[in-house]
Amino acid sequence: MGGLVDQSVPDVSAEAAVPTRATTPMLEVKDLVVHYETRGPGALFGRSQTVHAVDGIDFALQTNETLALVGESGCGKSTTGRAALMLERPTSGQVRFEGQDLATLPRRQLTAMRRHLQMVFQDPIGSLNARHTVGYAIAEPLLVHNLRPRGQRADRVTELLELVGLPADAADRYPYEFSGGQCQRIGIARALAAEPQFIVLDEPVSALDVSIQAQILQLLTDLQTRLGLSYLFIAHDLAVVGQMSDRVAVMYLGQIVEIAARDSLYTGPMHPYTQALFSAVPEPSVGADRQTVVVSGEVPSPVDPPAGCRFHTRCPMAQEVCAVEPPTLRDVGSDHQVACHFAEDAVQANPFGLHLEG
Ligand SMILES: Nc1ncnc2c1ncn2[C@@H]1O[C@H](COP(=O)(O)OP(=O)(O)OP(=O)(O)O)[C@@H](O)[C@H]1O
Repeated sequence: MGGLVDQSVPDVSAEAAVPTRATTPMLEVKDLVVHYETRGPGALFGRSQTVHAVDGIDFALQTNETLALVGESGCGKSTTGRAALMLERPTSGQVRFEGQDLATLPRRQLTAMRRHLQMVFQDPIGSLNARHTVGYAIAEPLLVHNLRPRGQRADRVTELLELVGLPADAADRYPYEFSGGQCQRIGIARALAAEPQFIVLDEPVSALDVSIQAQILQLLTDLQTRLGLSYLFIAHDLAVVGQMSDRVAVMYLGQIVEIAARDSLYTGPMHPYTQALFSAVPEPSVGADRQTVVVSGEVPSPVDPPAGCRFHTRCPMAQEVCAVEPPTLRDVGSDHQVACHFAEDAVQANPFGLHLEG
C-alpha cells in the first residue's frame, strides 16, 4: 500500500494489540441514519429542514477493541456515539449488540440492556450533578439497574473509586471539591458501575491539561485490559487516537470516508480528506496544541450536503464523476476500506504534502 507517512506517527509499540476477530461482533452498526428535523432561519415561521447528521454508516466492534471516530467538528461523531447507545433513536438502520437489534427492542428490554452500554463525556465537571455526592453519583446506576443488595452498594462504590485511583473518602465529597482529571475519574467510575461491556468515550480528555490527559488515557487502557471493555473513542487529536485505537474510522459530513486498522491508516492514509487531516497535525516540536484542517473551503451544510462524493467541493483530486456518483467504501488492503474514486491517485499525488516514505 501507499508510501505516505505522517510526521506524528505515535509510539505504537506498547499496549493496544489488535484483538482476534470473533465471529459475531460485540457491536454492529448497519446503514445507520440519524436526521434531525429543525426550523430554518426565521424562528417560528422558518421552513422545516433536515439535518443529515449521520447518513448511512456501517462499522463493527469486537470485544476488547477500540474503534476511534475522527473528523472535523460537526461531521456526526457524537451523534453516532449517542445512536450506538440508543440515546438517540436512529432515523433508520440497525445497532446490534451481541446480535440483537437495539432499535427494535421494547423500551423495558432496552433499559435493561443499557447497563451494558455506557458513556463517558467530554466535560468531566458538567457531566456530574453538583448537588449529589460522588458516592451517590457512582451508586446511582446500581440503583437504576437494581444491582447489588442495598447493604453492599457502599462497598461497591469504594471498589469503583479504587479502580479509578481515588480514595474511599471521595464518596462523601462533592464534585466541586475535585479537579477536572479527578472528576473524569469519577465519571469513569460511574460508567463502570453497571459493569458495561461497551463504552462510548466522547472526547474524554480534550478538556484536560496535557499532563492529566496522559494519566486518564493510561487509566482507560488499563481498565480495558482488566475488564475486557470495548471502546468507541471519539476524538479530534490524532496523536491521542494513534495511542488509543486498534482501528480508526474517518467521518466527513455524516459518512465514513475511510476505515482501517490503526497502523494501516497512520502509515498510508488514502482518502484525500484523511490526508488533509494528517497534514494538519502539528509537529510536537513546534509546540502547537491544536490541529487546523488545511483543506480549503468551508464544510458544506449538513442540511444540503453535496451530491456525489460529499468531499468533492473541497477536494484537490476531484473530477467530474465525483460530483455525480457517491463512492462506496471499497477494500484497498487488509482491514482498510476507502470511499474515494481516486484514492490510489491521491496516494501518488500526495496533494497535502505528507512526508513520503523513502
Ligand atoms: N439535536 C440536534 N438537532 C439538530 N441538529 C443537530 C442536533 N445534534 C447535532 N446536530 C447537528 O448534527 C451535525 C452533527 O453533529 P455532531 O455533534 O454529531 O458532530 P461532531 O462531529 O460530534 O461535532 P463536535 O466535534 O463539534 O462535537 C451537526 O451539524 C450538528 O449541528
